[in-house]
Amino acid sequence: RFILKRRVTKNQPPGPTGLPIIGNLHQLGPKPHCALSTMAQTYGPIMSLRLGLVNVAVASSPAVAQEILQRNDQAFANRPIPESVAAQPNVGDTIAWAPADPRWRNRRRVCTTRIFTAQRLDLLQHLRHRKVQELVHHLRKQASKGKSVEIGELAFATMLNLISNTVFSEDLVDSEFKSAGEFKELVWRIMEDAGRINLSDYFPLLKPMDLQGVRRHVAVSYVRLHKIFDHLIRQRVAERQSTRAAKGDFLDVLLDQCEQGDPSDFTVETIKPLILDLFIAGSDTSGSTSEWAMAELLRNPKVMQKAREELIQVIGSSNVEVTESDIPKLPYIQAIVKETLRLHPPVPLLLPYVAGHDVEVSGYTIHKGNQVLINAWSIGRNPQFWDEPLLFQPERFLRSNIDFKGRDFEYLPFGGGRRICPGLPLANRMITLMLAVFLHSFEWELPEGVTSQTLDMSEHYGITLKKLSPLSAIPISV
Ligand code: HEM
Repeated sequence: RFILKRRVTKNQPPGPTGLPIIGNLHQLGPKPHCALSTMAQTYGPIMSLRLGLVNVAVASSPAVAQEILQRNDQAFANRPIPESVAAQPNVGDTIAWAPADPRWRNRRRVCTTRIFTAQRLDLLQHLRHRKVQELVHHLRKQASKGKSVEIGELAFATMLNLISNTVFSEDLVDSEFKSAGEFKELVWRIMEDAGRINLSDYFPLLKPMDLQGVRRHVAVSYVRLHKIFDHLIRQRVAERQSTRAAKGDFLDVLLDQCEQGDPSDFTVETIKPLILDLFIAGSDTSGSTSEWAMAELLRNPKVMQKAREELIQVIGSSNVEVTESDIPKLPYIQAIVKETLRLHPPVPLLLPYVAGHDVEVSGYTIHKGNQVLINAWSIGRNPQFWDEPLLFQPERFLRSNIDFKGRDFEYLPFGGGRRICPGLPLANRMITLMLAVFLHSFEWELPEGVTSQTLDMSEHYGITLKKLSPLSAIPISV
């Protein structure tokens, strides 16, 4: 025991002293990204915490993030699986949580080459325009009644339907967006539970008891979503058997793999977690980025005005449709998306990593089995790396070449290294297009009683970060 203890604590990064048994668990609070950011001011850019029986190293500077994501990305290629995530069937067949083995590489490759390459994305441009036009149609109806809308919910539903059309060639959310709230709740439950401080994750002996009921709580979402996907997949398998006609969507790609590929890689059962991953990882993150962007614009009317001027100058009047091919000509809109992701990275601590063997980072040892978090939220707000970091100033991205592709370690909203977000190109295109259309087709007002100064910008932490009070705003057709 003594030898084990010495080995674990030897040359570990500095960190706050913990309490017996629970260690530092009580210090994380409801917003761990903020608590860890404050602690890093005392303990430095790499610090260690003990959460129950688990040692966790936290990186809070670009240099340390680079050591983890670039220099040692092989050692940190795997993730610990929280109990709430393990509650889903066949978690080993996801992309986000599976170990970085050849099966994971194969699944990731199929997604990347069949959905996310520039060529594939270009081919499906019409789909994104159709989904965005449906959103505009809905907004115009609300505008004609002078009604306010919940921007995050609509952006979420639009993204969900886009992913659903890419995979299944059909919508999940109805055209009136009535079921948007229900789906948002289902996905948010998964995100919130994955970010919850769950004792089962830090004291493995407690797992079977599920003391906080997290497994039971989250299972509701998994069961419901699996049932929906089950139905769609079975229907398609039957169609393919009877008509032999293919739709050519991502489900057909996966079913082709089931028929022709290695059966240990793809079966009708094991493609479900992969599909679920795309829906979960893509919808909430993109919806909440659109919501934060609009909230920042409503708080900063001068930025909103400048963005609208760019759109009028490049596209012309609101009768002309904005298309994806216009985006390269809209640097200010692109800068707004980047600035939003700097201040409000939807996955503030990225997804956790686990050390595959002992690794030297910044002169300290991260021991095999220790977990690693990268506080992207904190790095993006650190005055050492950003001028006036708390101000929303898209101009900073016009003056620099900093990008979110995982090479600039002071800016990591999509993570980096071998597990960087594969959905980045789709998210970027879709969020920028939605924002451009919001601003080109409508002027926006806050509901009575709320002003740009009083707009609540509080955050709610899950494994993703959402706006605590949903943004409600009134569209006015122009
Ligand atoms: C604003 C939108 C998005 C943000 C900010 C975002 C951010 C992230 C981050 C930080 C990670 C973890 C990266 C790491 O560990 O280094 C991740 C992983 C992932 N994202 Fe995204 N994401 C977004 C949209 C999407 C979309 C649209 C999809 C797909 C439709 C997607 C699919 C995934 C998947 C499958 C993973 C797991 C990758 C792996 O572990 O190999 N994401 N995302």
